[in-house]
Amino acid sequence: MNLLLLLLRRSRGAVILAVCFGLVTGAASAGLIAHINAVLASGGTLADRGTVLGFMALGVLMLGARIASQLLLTRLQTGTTFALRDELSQRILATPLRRLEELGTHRLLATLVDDVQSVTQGLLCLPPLLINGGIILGCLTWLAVMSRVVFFALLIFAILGVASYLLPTRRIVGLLRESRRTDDRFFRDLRSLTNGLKELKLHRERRAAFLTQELFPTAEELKQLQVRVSTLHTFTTSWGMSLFFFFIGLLLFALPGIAPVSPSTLVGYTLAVLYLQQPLDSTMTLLPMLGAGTVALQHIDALALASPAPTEETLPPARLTASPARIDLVGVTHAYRREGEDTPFTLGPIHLTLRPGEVLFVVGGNGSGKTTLAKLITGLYAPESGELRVDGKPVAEAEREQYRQLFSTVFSDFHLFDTLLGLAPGAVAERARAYLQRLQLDRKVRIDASGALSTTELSAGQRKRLALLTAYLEDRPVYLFDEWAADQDPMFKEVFYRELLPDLKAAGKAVVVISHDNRYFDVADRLVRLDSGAIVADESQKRNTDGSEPSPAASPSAASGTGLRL
Ligand SMILES: Nc1ncnc2c1ncn2[C@@H]1O[C@H](COP(=O)(O)OP(=O)(O)OP(=O)(O)O)[C@@H](O)[C@H]1O
Repeated sequence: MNLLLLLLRRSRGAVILAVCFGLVTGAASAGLIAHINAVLASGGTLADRGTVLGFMALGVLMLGARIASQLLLTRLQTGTTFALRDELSQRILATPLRRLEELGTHRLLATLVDDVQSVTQGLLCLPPLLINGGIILGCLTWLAVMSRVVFFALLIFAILGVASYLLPTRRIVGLLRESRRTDDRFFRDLRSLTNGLKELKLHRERRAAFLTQELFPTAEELKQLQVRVSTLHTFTTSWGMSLFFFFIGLLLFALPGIAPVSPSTLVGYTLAVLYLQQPLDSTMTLLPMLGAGTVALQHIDALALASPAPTEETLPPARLTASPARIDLVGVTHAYRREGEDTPFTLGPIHLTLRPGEVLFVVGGNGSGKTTLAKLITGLYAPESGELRVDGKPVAEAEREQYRQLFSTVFSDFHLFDTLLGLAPGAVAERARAYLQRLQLDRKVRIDASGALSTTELSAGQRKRLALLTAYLEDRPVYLFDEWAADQDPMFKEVFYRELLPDLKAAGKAVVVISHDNRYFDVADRLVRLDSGAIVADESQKRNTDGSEPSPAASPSAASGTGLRL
């Protein structure tokens, strides 16, 4: 998509009106030149009242049309830039998680920061470019009317001139593309810098290697590319400007020897060509910015982000029940395919059922696929094969967004927002206070009337407790915790496994817990063990009728050696 199309998509009427005003500006400019030329050619005898009034009227028309065109396009440009940033954020949120993971946060950030800025600058070039275009067109029309022969000579010269200008300009656009690719690497290095502060500070050799082998070379490469772009641009514009004088030289010294040209035509042409110098100079300066904007727009397209998520009004009528009696994963699979890897990690086919009031533990070694399974259960990954069913009905693609709303989660790489977003603060205030007390955070964190947390600068364990509080307040039918208790102290592990999970179960929630805490596996109603992406054991924890723990022998898996009870 190009920049003009982007503007047109936003407001066709305003763009057309602005182009019309641009053309009027051009016509008025040509009229002014014609007036000046006529007065000069008459030796001053034409400077009567009518000519003066005409000159003033054309001046006012040019000024008015220019301001109108510029204002219209500038407003449109500002609106489009902000709309583009909003739309990009929405598109990122609508894009499947797996695609975003493949792109990497550094590329998304580079797009949100750099591409949007380049598009903004490119759009900023459009108003003056369109006005310049109007002026150039107006002057050329007047020149064609004044003398066909000279105009023909000008046309040939202009074609050669534009061709000699466009050739290096193509190279400039190529360099801009290369620079944009390097920019992605630069953002990746910047992310390593900010995320790896501790590791870089603590290890001098690593820090030196990071700076000299990664950050600085990428920055240097970027700098070199930018220097080459600006050098080429300087040569190109200077060459373009010298062409004017070349043409005026030809006009004054060569043309009269080839074809009969009147002195007034020569004066008129010289005047017009000198007048055209300013808009053409500004056009040549703006074109590389337009090129950079177009490259940025192509880069945004290449990310293949999804269309913005459907709004509530456009969503299909809710078919999924808000409190399902069961959720089934029927033969679902997911594979991570990476370039140069012959055997991708594949999870599944997984057959699993979640039921209200049941606590399901997912256990297994590192890399066995627990988090991947969690992403499939919660609908963050679409199954590559198999299907998800809610109360026996398959979840269609269009229902996946609704399906995800069934879950409250705390993933191990959760993000803690500093406000209770999406939860009516007034309605949850009482419960929030109670949970803060229960999670022993009431002395650390306060929640104000707008739902803003007084701080999120807490220990890792405390932050996780705050994330748990948010999940509790969401009050959804299914809860999923990915190694929630991993950095809690023993007392809070006890509270989590022995009090909080049973509470959720008693409240009729389906609870999925990814855990390495084998001391608490008895809390599970069912325990699923993963190994290398496959379920190798799926057992109900049989409780004795008096509620006491089952003996290891009671568990078939223990007997068979799969070691559910460990
Ligand atoms: N975003 C990803 N891209 C490519 N491969 C991935 C990605 N995430 C995980 N994997 C691979 O998938 C496999 C399973 O990872 P997963 O995170 O599901 O395991 P896990 O059981 O949760 O491990 P852990 O106990 O260490 O958290 C691993 O081999 C890992 O390398």
